[in-house]
Amino acid sequence: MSEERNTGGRVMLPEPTLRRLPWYLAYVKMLDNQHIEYVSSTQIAKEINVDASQIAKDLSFLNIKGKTRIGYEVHSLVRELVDFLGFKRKHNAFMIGAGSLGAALMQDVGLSQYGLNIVAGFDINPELVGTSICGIPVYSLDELHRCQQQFNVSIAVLAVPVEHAQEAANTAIESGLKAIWNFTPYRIKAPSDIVIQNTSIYAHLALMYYRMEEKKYMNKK
Ligand SMILES: NC(=O)c1ccc[n+]([C@@H]2O[C@H](COP(=O)([O-])OP(=O)(O)OC[C@H]3O[C@@H](n4cnc5c(N)ncnc54)[C@H](O)[C@@H]3O)[C@@H](O)[C@H]2O)c1
Repeated sequence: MSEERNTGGRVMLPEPTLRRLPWYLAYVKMLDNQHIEYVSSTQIAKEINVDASQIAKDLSFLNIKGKTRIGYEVHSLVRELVDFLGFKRKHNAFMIGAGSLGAALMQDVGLSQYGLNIVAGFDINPELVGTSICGIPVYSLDELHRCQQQFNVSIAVLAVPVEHAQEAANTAIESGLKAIWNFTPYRIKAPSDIVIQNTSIYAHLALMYYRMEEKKYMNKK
């Protein structure tokens, strides 16, 4: 039986496939910039260290099929991946907590290439409220509900101190936001219709340190 789920006409992919698709996209985008027309799953496999048959399977979930002996048409592969991953649609978001990390995310031009458009920031620090970061206004958290109605935003990017994470998430949910991209280390509790995506750059750092130690140990042997 296929791992793929089909709910209401929208194909739901297995999570590992969803995690791999942006890697394929990054690679084929590079080929597209070099005006390369076709790429095989074997070539992609060599570059990103995923089995060629797995790549073909992942892409077949999206109904993308390569041509025998030629492979995939690079330009249309880029287009279909961008479309599928939702990077082409604009998703308006609120930044909750405009401190060190929040401000950095508000300044990051790369996010918009992935469809995320931060339209306002919210903070409780009176020194930040009323300012703007890269042209994005910072409001008091009390104004979140009013702004949600004005901008019709569904995503909150959460970068408040850990001890305020749940309370800030509650405010976002009560104001009608439907998804929280959570950068705090706190595991947010939320109703089942709310999407919570936890992200940590630190988790990958620990993995890197671990691998460095592992390599040191292997080289000593
Ligand atoms: N996931 C990651 O990779 C990653 C990386 C860096 C930081 N973090 C986390 O992000 C969070 C913020 O870190 P930082 O370094 O930017 O801290 P910071 O202190 O510089 O910024 C936090 C901001 O949140 C504001 N704030 C506090 N309570 C609030 C509330 N209830 N509503 C709205 N704003 C509120 C503060 O006034 C401050 O401006 C922390 O939880 C930290 O652990 C995660």
